[in-house]
Amino acid sequence: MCHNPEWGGKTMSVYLHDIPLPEAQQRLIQALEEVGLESVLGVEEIPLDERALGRVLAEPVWARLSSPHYHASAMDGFALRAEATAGASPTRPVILQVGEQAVYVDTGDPLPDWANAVVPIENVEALDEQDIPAADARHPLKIRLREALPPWTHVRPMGEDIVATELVLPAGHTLRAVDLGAIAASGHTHVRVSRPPRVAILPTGTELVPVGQPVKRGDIIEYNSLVLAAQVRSWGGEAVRFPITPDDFEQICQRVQQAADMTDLVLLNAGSSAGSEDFSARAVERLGTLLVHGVAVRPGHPVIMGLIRRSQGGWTPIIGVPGYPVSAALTGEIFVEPLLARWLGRRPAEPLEIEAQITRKVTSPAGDDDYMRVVVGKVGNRVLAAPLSRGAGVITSLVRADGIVILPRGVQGLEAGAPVRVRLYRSPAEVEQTIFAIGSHDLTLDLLAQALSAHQRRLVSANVGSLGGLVALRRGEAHLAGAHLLDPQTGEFNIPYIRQYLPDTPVTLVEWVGRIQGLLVCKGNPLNIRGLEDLVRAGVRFINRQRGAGTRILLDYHLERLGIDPAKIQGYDQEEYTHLAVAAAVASGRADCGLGVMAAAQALDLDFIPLFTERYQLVIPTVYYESDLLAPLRVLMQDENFRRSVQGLPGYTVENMGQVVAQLPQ
Ligand SMILES: Nc1nc2c(c(=O)[nH]1)N[C@H]1C(S)=C(S)[C@@H](COP(=O)(O)OP(=O)(O)OC[C@H]3O[C@@H](n4cnc5c(N)ncnc54)[C@H](O)[C@@H]3O)O[C@H]1N2
Ligand code: MOO
Repeated sequence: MCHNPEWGGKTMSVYLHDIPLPEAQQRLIQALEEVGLESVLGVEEIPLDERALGRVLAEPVWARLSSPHYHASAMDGFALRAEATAGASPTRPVILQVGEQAVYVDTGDPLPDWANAVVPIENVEALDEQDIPAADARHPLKIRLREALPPWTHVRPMGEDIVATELVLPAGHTLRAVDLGAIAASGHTHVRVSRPPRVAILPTGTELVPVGQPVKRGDIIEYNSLVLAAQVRSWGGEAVRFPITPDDFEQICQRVQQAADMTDLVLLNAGSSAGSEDFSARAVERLGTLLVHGVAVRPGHPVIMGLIRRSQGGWTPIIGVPGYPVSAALTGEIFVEPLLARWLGRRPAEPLEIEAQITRKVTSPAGDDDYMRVVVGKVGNRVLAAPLSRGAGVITSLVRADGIVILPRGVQGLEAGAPVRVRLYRSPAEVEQTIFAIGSHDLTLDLLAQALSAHQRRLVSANVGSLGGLVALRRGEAHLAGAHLLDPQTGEFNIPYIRQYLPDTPVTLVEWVGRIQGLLVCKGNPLNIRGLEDLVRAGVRFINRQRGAGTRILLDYHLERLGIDPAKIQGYDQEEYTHLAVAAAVASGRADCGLGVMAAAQALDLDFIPLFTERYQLVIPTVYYESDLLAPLRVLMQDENFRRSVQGLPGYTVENMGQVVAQLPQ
């Protein structure tokens, strides 16, 4: 319980007690109303130049001038009275005297008071004495017309664009480039806009190091302040980034007070939950009033909201932003953006929403609004949303996200195929141009994504393993799947599995890359490991991949061919789930070797002993293989530059890239 006699004498229970999002937002708004901070913070007049872009009009713009503010010629030609051309036709032309009945005008020139139409210069015959063609087409003595003109032909009448006194733009409008033109045309030199809120961003945490400094184990590169500052700027505020404050209660209090005294809003990052060094809520309590600690949203649930008493009098709101990067960025979207919108007098951001189907079963904490990051694509007639990593520390889940699906409180999960609404971060047109690749991920797909972007295609890939990819194709949830499934009976890749999993779907199997698998060993290969035969040597500790992994199947296949008994391999039963985890086990000295791809060896500075080349192929339903959407893929597979760039990645071969291996079922 906290009690602040100076702030309305209210008492509320706030410690890490999740309250619903609308209630949390309401508490903040109500507190802001009580201290007079619920609307536009101030108005300033700025010159009308390109720096006005993105600013929010504090007042409506009324036209001072009409535009055009006189009747203007819309063409280079001759101003005249339309009535003087009455009856003109190809056989009965009309001749007008220049000076009296017609005057040359350029586009934009005012019309003489007596004129009410313009004939373009190319539609007249310019004449001199004896009706011979004039030497100077703009200054003839007479003009001959063979067509009658209705009044106001090729004239931009006064006020065609803007009529003096009319509303050009309403208050609350965010200025775009074209708006600046209209405001200038309507006779203004300055605009009155809302003052941008100043937002202090305070990263805290002893483990944090600034961008650019070397990191050792346990250090975290501080970047939330970068994300929050950029968000603030994109929403129309001014960000003031403070240096990192260590987890020290007194220092945090000092910084918060300093920030509150000089800005309109303080974002205090991290230290929001229940850890031994989580001081944010206590700091708010000491320096002001704690309104909320814990909101029923995930990620972001330990959010703090409060008011800090300024040294000079008055209050500054504070938001305690959770430290996990995804939580921090979403807290920005959920709490900071609407507050800045209110202070700027504009409407809060309204993301475009589309209906989609979720590709797999998901569970969700029952008590919270769950913000799930998804990639979105259209496969056949269905718009699909594939969930990305749920980890609050996985910033790339937001980078890759095409949108957010909110699973509301009370919903404990969704079955695969359930309808959802996606708040889009992208345009629907981009969704239409998306190639959905679900299956085994490979580094080369990142190169493909890069190359496809030059062809107005976006490749979105979700890693669910090779078999998972075939299942996704069976359900009609992907345009293609990368697969490297070795059949131990035949030594053949993928085909037997496609027959089994996709018996009824016409599929084109296309060669993609040859991927070199080998043994990852310590730098310098101290145990002199040369091949699988060495795995049974005394003192060699192996680290394996999990059962079902393509790499594991490959290992077992070759062990059997060589007649090596897995039971004799020390560590055969020790399993890791990724290439990188195997590499980490070797790098840390927990094992002496493991089977994996060369890139994993490189990532952790290990040596690599190449052993086998596995076929990594693309399984593509034939309707998609032949589709316009995938046309750029077909082109790229034959493109020498692209092949060269793939070949440039260590551990790959590309000789047969693009070759159709099989059309199934045969
Ligand atoms: N016992 C409990 N532990 C945690 C709870 C809980 O309720 N009970 N909540 C979890 C949730 S949910 C979240 S979210 C986090 C919130 O953490 P804090 O706000 O206390 O932040 P830290 O623990 O200091 O940091 C979390 C994580 O994020 C990294 N971080 C922090 N600041 C930055 C920055 N500026 N740039 C980049 N990364 C940053 C930090 O190093 C940590 O790895 O608490 C859970 N725990
Ligand atoms: O709610 Mo935490 O904010 O899961 O990430």
